[in-house]
Amino acid sequence: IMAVPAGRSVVFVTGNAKKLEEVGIWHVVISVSLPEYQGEPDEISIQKCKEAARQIDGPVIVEDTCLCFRALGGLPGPYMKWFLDKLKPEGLYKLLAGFEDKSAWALCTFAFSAGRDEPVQLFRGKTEGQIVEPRGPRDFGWDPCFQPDEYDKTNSISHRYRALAALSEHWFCLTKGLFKKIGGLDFVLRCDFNVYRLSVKLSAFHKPFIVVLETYVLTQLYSSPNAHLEQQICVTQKQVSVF
Ligand SMILES: O=c1[nH]c(=O)c2ncn([C@@H]3O[C@H](COP(=O)(O)OP(=O)(O)OP(=O)(O)O)[C@@H](O)[C@H]3O)c2[nH]1
Ligand SMILES: [Mg+2]
Repeated sequence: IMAVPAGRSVVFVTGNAKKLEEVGIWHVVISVSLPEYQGEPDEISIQKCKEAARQIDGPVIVEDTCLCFRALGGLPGPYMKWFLDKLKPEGLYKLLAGFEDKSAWALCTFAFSAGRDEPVQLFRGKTEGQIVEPRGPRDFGWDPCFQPDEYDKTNSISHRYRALAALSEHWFCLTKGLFKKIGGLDFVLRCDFNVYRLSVKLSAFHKPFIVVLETYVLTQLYSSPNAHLEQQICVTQKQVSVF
């Protein structure tokens, strides 16, 4: 069981706004530029998480995403960011021109650490698919050239969704729908989530959401699943800022 020191919030550390949008962990983000490490995906996630915990000096979650081409033995994998930057989705597609096997898998790894020098726990999600000629919207990385083998409009097949599902067995995360409902990324970035110190005037619609969210997240995040409800409410009544 992952333990978080009482009164500390877990920070999702990423420099990627699209990830945040998809994840919808709302008590979030510090946009820190984390190093792009080398090695196997697990090693990279562990190093990244340790560095984030060192910088934040507290509990953190990071995420690292790989897109792995089977014909290339799993490359570009964790180095996809640079390949994408230089080749764009068109170039990624052409990379496989000499190979019959166009299959690929997206691998998403969330890594959690309770703080500096604490162990790192990994949660993985994988989606199999094919590298295809780029199509569709261009707003998120390599999506235009990756076609998942399964189709499901609820997005439950996504590598990130699956990794989050693994994470959610231990932690509560806001669903994407609810995240959008409270105003999405734009809203999150303007709030410090202590409802009494919000920098924006909350509408009657938002206010109960924030209070509920505060209760909900704190109860789920700061206690083990078996913990007593009274304990959980106690955390909420202290109105710990979740940022
Ligand atoms: O089409 C996409 N659908 C996705 O679901 C997805 N997830 C990540 N990416 C891209 O793949 C590279 C991963 O690198 P990455 O994990 O190091 O991320 P990052 O450096 O952008 O952020 P972070 O490391 O600060 O969290 C980066 O180029 C991301 O933009 C995706 N592209
Ligand atoms: Mg990165």
